Amino acid sequence: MKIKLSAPTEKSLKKTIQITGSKSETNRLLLIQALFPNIQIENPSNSDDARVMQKGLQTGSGVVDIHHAGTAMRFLTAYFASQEGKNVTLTGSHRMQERPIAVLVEALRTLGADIAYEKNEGYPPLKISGKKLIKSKVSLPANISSQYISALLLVAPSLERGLELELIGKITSVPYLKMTLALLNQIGVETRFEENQIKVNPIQKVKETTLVVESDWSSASYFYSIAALCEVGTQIQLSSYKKDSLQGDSVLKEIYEDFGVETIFSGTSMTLKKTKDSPLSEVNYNLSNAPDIAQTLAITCLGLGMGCHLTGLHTLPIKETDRLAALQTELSKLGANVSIDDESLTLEPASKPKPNVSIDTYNDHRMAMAFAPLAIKVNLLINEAEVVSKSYPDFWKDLKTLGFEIKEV
Ligand SMILES: O=C(O)C1=C[C@@H](OP(=O)(O)O)[C@@H](O)[C@H](O)C1
Ligand SMILES: C=C(OP(=O)(O)O)C(=O)O
Repeated sequence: MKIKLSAPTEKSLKKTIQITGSKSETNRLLLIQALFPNIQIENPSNSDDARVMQKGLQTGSGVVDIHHAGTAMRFLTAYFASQEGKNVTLTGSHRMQERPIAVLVEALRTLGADIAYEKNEGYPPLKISGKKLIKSKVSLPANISSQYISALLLVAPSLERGLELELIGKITSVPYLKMTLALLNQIGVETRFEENQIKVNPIQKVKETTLVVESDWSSASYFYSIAALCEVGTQIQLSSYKKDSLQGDSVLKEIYEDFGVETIFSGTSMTLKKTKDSPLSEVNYNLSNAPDIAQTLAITCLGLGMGCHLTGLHTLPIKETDRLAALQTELSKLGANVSIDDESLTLEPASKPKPNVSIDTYNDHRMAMAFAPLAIKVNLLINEAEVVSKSYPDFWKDLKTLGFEIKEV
């Protein structure tokens, strides 16, 4: 589906949007629930990634296809490897078969797992014969993806002796590790994270607990971008959010102050309020703790005519697409001057982007959603707009609520 996007006619928006649960929290809790069934989950994500995770957890044999879902791929690898009697082939989309998984497979093998590569060494699909994992200590690189570590941590309380991890190298996406540990703590699991060591104690029984998933902050990023690109006076109310979030992308509330957007909490909702135009012409952020908002920020800057230097982006080349390359290509089509290296992106300050450009999305939900707010400044087209369902199926419906005009072309 190709769509043409035009700005809301109202330049100063005042609207309310309900966003569903964080996909990161949901996929963790689904795995925890499979191991400890007396856990209830409220406000789960309605994303494709959560759907494939749930379906995967209900399968005991045969082929499990998790499509594009990185967390499902990594978390289910650890889950199936540690479940005696389960025998599956875990696979995913063409792109998933290019996303590396050797770090996790090696760590699980050290713990005693039986995992074989079905096609290419180091990549899905994986043939997994579930076994009782006996060992409890392993070292693994921490600079490629935190998802490998979270996967191990999530199964850790179900192992006989728990788990002790030694993390090698600079730890990336740290808030996601802390989220994993915090959710384990919420069901009574004892954990310790000091420097490069993480320890998780085993637990036999978990008491009946209902866990409420906070709404998704990565999804909220697109509304921050819209607020920043709209006129002073714009107010967008989002729910259900907390001031003290487990999600690293909640750093948005500080970052978007640089673009004149304030975040005001009231109960479980927050209002993004454009209070002033930004006095800045350039911004610098290290996003190694919040890699999923890189695309949003680059496009906000483009729309405001600002420059940016984004660093800590070393994980972007192995996400749904090579996000650094995709950003450079699509921003350039709009007339921007962009340079990239293997961990950063620099955008030169520029005047108004070119109108009526068709943005390619590369099977990456965040390419579609990050570029959409730019319609406030210039009409644009989005190719394969349905990709948003990976994390946010209601995205286009919610943009319509804000008054965006969306036409299938
Ligand atoms: O654990 C998680 O839920 C995630 C961790 C991050 O991945 P990396 O650790 O690979 O950067 C993030 O980009 C991804 O969207 C979700
Ligand atoms: C990187 C992402 O997801 P995953 O790695 O889970 O596919 C994302 O949602 O931006």
